[in-house]
Amino acid sequence: MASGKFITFEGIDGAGKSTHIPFVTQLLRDRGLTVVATREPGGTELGERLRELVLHHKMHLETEALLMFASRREHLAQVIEPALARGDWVISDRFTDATFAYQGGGRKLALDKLDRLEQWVHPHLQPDLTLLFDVPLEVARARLDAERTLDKFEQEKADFFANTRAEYLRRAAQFPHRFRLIDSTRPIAVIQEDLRAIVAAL
Ligand SMILES: Nc1ncnc2c1ncn2[C@@H]1O[C@H](COP(=O)(O)OP(=O)(O)OP(=O)(O)O)[C@@H](O)[C@H]1O
Ligand SMILES: Cc1cn([C@H]2C[C@H](O)[C@@H](COP(=O)(O)O)O2)c(=O)[nH]c1=O
Repeated sequence: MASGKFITFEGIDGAGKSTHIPFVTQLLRDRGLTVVATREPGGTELGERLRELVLHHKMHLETEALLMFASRREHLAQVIEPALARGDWVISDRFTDATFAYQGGGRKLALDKLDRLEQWVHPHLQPDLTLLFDVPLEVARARLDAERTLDKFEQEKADFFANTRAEYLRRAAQFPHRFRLIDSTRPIAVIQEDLRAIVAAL
């Protein structure tokens, strides 16, 4: 059986991930591949309930990180691992890099604690490809403000997003074999050409 791949979309809020997920999903489906598109936190019934809690309720910062990994554990067991075992492709709007960026970079939790949680929850699985949509904070903020009511993370200050973005970029440099940095300040059609080339190279 052909083996599926695991692709994750990352970036600070408003960077443009969700805009491009349907496009990449369709590119893969046009090639005859079965694609499961999902998201974190969420992706399962329990995960969506945890999402509601972490996005809208104040809590201890370590509780927040633990809930992200709790949602992920369920997501892996119910959605991601079975799909990959079937040979399907999985596209996830965020995964563990988001915990390092937001809880590690933004919230300043110790990265070695997050490393230990990652080792516990998915010691052997990493994305095959991580698309990091990168924009300056002001661009992301302007896009969000135009859009809708902001959740707990989206209401954070510029400092939080500067640290979150910096941690994403640090991880992209640390894991160059799976990260592709997408300059998301460009027009959507131009970004889609990049994505087309990246998918073709897979
Ligand atoms: N390259 C772009 N140029 C101009 N506007 C864009 C671009 N990419 C996305 N947008 C717009 O920016 C807004 C935020 O985009 P999107 O929802 O894709 O971001 P996101 O990274 O998924 O954010 P979040 O993580 O908060 O869901 C949308 O209104 C979208 O249409
Ligand atoms: C997986 C994950 C997510 N977050 C944050 C990042 C976003 O602000 C929200 C998810 O909302 P989205 O707009 O649908 O991407 O949750 C986080 O802080 N840590 C994580 O591990």
